[in-house]
Amino acid sequence: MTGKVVIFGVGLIGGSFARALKRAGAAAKIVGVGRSPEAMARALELGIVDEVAASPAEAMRGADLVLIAAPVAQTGAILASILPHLEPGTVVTDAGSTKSDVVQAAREALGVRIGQFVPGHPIAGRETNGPDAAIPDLYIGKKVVLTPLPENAAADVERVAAAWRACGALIHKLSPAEHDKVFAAVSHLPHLLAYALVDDIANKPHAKQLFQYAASGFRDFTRIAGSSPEMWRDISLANREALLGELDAYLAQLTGLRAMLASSDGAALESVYANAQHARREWIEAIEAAETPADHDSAK
Ligand SMILES: NC(=O)c1ccc[n+]([C@@H]2O[C@H](COP(=O)([O-])OP(=O)(O)OC[C@H]3O[C@@H](n4cnc5c(N)ncnc54)[C@H](O)[C@@H]3O)[C@@H](O)[C@H]2O)c1
Ligand SMILES: O=C(O)C(=O)C[C@]1(C(=O)O)C=C[C@@H](O)C=C1
Repeated sequence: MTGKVVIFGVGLIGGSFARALKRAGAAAKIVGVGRSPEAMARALELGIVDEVAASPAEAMRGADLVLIAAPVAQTGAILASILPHLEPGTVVTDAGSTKSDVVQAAREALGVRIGQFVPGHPIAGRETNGPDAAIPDLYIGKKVVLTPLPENAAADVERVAAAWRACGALIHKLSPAEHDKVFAAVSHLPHLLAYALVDDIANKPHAKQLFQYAASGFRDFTRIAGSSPEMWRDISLANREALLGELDAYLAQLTGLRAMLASSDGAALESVYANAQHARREWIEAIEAAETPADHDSAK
């Protein structure tokens, strides 16, 4: 049970954290801080937060746990606004999709108080945004990757892990660099590709006709292109180097496929498709087994 929880950015991720903690009875009070007064009024109206703070000073008074759940480029400014009001017993964490940039921004903003910041990232989400998208079940059976810093006290890391466990999540740990390399491949690249495909089709002269006949295959491939452009701009730029590496590898794969197609090499095409089908089936089985609620917290 945590006392006062403060959430900077009460959208899909921060709002779902609040809803999950409330449902578990794991927070005495949840206070929201936001950039958009309309979104904060809506978060209050929906009962996601108990109060909306008028300032970081008001929010941080007596805070036990703080979650930053705003687009990653906002992290430095939010932490700088927190620092003058950061009490010794408060632990601050975040939900950002990238970690090396967040850690760097946190070091710059917090200086010698960096030990109070425990970086994190819930591996769960949707393409919808804002407080109306927040649901209490979002994190059930899903991973939360913590990338603890050498300066973090074990008890502070545990306070963050316990809050996520109360939301139903499973705790994993990686270094920030490992984290960013992994998610460049399996999250950031797929988003870039989905945006690219939809943009490409939308810009064609016969886009209307194409969209008229696009069906479930197109819907599945492009669902994530419905996500927030601001959020994905920030993620793409924050993890630019790793994303460029994955993009180059993917372009090489496309070049290979193009050559197979140009030379009508059906066997080679089928071999790539079969390898992908096999890998995807194995992944689906593994992920379904891993997300079955059970006590299998990999980082206990
Ligand atoms: N959407 C996903 O699938 C997903 C999954 C895991 C992690 N994340 C990460 O979680 C964070 C939040 O994403 P989301 O999907 O909840 O977005 P969201 O748009 O639903 O919510 C973000 C909220 O932050 C607010 N905000 C923006 N700047 C702010 C500031 N300076 N101070 C306070 N509030 C501010 C916005 O007004 C908005 O209400 C991002 O860092 C994102 O990378 C997203
Ligand atoms: O399901 C989605 O819509 C998501 O994009 C979720 C998703 C992802 O799997 O790539 C997106 C960003 C995150 O940081 C974590 C999860």
